[in-house]
Amino acid sequence: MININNLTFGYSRRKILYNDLELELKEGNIYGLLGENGAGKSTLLMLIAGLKQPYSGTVNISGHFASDASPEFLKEIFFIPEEMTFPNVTIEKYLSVLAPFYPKFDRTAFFEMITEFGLEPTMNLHNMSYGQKKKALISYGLASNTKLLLMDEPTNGLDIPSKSQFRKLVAKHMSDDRIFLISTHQVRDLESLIDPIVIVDSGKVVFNETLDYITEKLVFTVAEKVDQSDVIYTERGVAEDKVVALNTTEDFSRVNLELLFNAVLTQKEAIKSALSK
Ligand SMILES: Nc1ncnc2c1ncn2[C@@H]1O[C@H](COP(=O)(O)OP(=O)(O)OP(=O)(O)O)[C@@H](O)[C@H]1O
Repeated sequence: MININNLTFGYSRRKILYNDLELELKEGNIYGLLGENGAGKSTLLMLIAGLKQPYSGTVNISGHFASDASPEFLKEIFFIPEEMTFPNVTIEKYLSVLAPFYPKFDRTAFFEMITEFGLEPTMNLHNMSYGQKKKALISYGLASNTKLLLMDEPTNGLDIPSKSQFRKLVAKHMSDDRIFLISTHQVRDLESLIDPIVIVDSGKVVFNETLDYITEKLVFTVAEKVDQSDVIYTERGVAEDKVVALNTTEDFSRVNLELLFNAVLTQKEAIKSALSK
């Protein structure tokens, strides 16, 4: 379990980004972290990784605090940032430096992933393309077997086939004792992978729900299929209007993440009320 309690942080004291943020992340889940540009997704990942110090509050992974940066904390966390810098070394050399920090590092799985991504252990990280570097870093992260894996926009820079390889590898390396937290704007890249969905807005976690719970309470459909009094959010389309409405049936629809995101940001109270019914 990861507990974030009363976290307050800003890049300047006059402009607080997070005020008393509370978030609980449970093992066995691939959390999708969504938010508008500048909402604070990258900052939250850095705070969780202990790369930024909050003004107050704590990030606690199984009893170890981010602020202590103890070996017990650091060996359980791997962060895949959006911007990567690598030394002028080969993939295998970097592995020999990195793996000792992660006691559960799985070298066999790492080499399998590298091969699947079309990389060679002898390739120099420094000279690789952005997408290739991303693939190498994703492989290091997944193979590290840390309790927490943080990924900031991991599919940025990946070509179309690599995005589906990414989804496959993430699903394969998730386990009951790991927690993945993935920040993204590319919700379509991660559909059918991320669950629960966490949304940050105006310095708060405004949404943190599982897909099962969402579909029990809400329906994602077209306007003519629901009673207009149940509609919470409408998105005008050329052929038809898409809606998020109260689910008054026992049926489950497929969650449209883009629609959900827009509905949560524009109809916060109505969504909150629908979920609490
Ligand atoms: N180093 C910094 N110094 C000052 N302000 C910063 C710094 N980094 C980020 N910010 C500000 O903090 C806020 C949150 O930024 P952050 O990068 O965490 O957002 P984000 O949700 O990841 O955005 P995006 O979706 O555009 O990547 C923004 O208003 C941004 O301008």
